[in-house]
Amino acid sequence: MRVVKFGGSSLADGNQFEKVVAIMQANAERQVVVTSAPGKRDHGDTKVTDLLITYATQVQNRIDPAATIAAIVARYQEIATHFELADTVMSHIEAEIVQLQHEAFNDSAHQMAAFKAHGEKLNGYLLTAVLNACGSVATYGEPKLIGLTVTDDPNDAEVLAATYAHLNAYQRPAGILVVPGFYGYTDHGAIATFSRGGSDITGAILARGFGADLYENFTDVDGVFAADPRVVRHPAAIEKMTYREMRELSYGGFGVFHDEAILPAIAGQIPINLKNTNEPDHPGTMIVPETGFTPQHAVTGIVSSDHFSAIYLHRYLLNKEVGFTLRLLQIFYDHGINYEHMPSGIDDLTVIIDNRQLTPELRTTLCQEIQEKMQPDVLQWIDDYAITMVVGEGMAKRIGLIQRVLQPLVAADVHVTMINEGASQISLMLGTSKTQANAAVRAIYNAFFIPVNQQLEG
Ligand SMILES: Nc1ncnc2c1ncn2[C@@H]1O[C@H](COP(=O)(O)OP(=O)(O)O)[C@@H](O)[C@H]1O
Ligand SMILES: N[C@@H](CC(=O)OP(=O)(O)O)C(=O)O
Repeated sequence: MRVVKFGGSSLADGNQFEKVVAIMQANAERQVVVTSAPGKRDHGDTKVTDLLITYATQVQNRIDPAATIAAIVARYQEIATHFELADTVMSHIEAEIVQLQHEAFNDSAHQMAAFKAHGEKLNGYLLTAVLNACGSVATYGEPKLIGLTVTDDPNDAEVLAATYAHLNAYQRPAGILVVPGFYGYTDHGAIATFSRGGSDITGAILARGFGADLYENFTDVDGVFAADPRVVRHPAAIEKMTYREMRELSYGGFGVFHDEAILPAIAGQIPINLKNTNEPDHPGTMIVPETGFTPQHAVTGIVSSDHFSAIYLHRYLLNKEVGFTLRLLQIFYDHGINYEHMPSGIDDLTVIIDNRQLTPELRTTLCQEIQEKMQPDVLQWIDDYAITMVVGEGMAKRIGLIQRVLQPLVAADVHVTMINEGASQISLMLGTSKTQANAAVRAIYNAFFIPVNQQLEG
């Protein structure tokens, strides 16, 4: 059997819902479906999740949310009208949306999580009604009922191991089980969501928990491309890649699949097929275990992201000082900040952190504490920092590969401030300024994917 997840763009309106129904009905193996909230219908549109965030913020700040509520209800109404569903379906959805503002929550973070989760919850309820109206037998499976339990981090939860025992014990009803993505319940019964894009994680958890043969993840592109299509025009499609390649590339910024969604798939050794809702016959990309995988190319994908800061410290004889790194990292730990990478030299150390964890005040405090406690000769906080990652199973032990990566960067005038190879055998990390990150991706992409004669033609 297969677990199928549809992204927000695949569930954005009535027309997209029709494609989803056709895909679900095309293969009886598709027995569990995970919904996202309605996503963008076109470039300028707003995702329902973002409308719900606005709604929660308005309630928290005592601003009248009537217009936002109307905008959210309209999104579901358009789909219900498209399928001529009974009025009771929309009255249930509307009542839940309106009621949210009157619910009591432990704190604002849990309140935000509960508001956000309703995007997928109500879309799951709606898809169940649509599937039944279209002749399928579908049942709505609330995450609480099926036992999807998560940690008490309201907006960045992680699945608890107990979930797998619950899913194993759960008797799936005949037909299609519809489960809303993106959230689960804490041990205290509160809603907590995964981080943004987290419906991919729900799909992977259910695929593992129900022992699926395949996890199909439907989105709005023909699979995973070797580079972000918003950075490289018409990038090459990847037919097959390994779990760890996908993990590195999605960590690096490929927004097409959540980086944490790989982990349940790895644990269950379940292959993932990333496919296009708008082109369901296209084979898409298979994401498979490393065992038995033969790489076809040296490089599988190139990605960059620019949400990093680098903190550079220099002090002579750093190499002899016992416990320097420990004390430095303790400062980050005390503030609940984790570090991403830490390239080091003899007397130098750079700590790279994800700056989405920071506020301006926290940044100032960290700087002061590092200066006071570590007494470096030089302390530089570099905000203008991006990391480009070149990833491929075929990169390990390939002689001359670094040269092939760096040469086009020199030719494109990209200044590389950090190189980190070593630990991961399948990826190479390069630090650049933010403005040069896309140029770096394009230069490396051209060198590995475009024949030389075409590069010259432009
Ligand atoms: N390497 C890549 N391959 C394919 N798509 C990518 C890649 N990097 C970024 N994307 C973007 O990811 C988008 C799909 O992810 P997302 O918007 O989360 O879809 P969904 O709404 O289906 O969850 C694509 O439209 C594409 O713009
Ligand atoms: N709706 C949530 C969760 C999600 O996974 O959405 P999507 O499948 O559209 O990326 C979000 O926008 O973050």
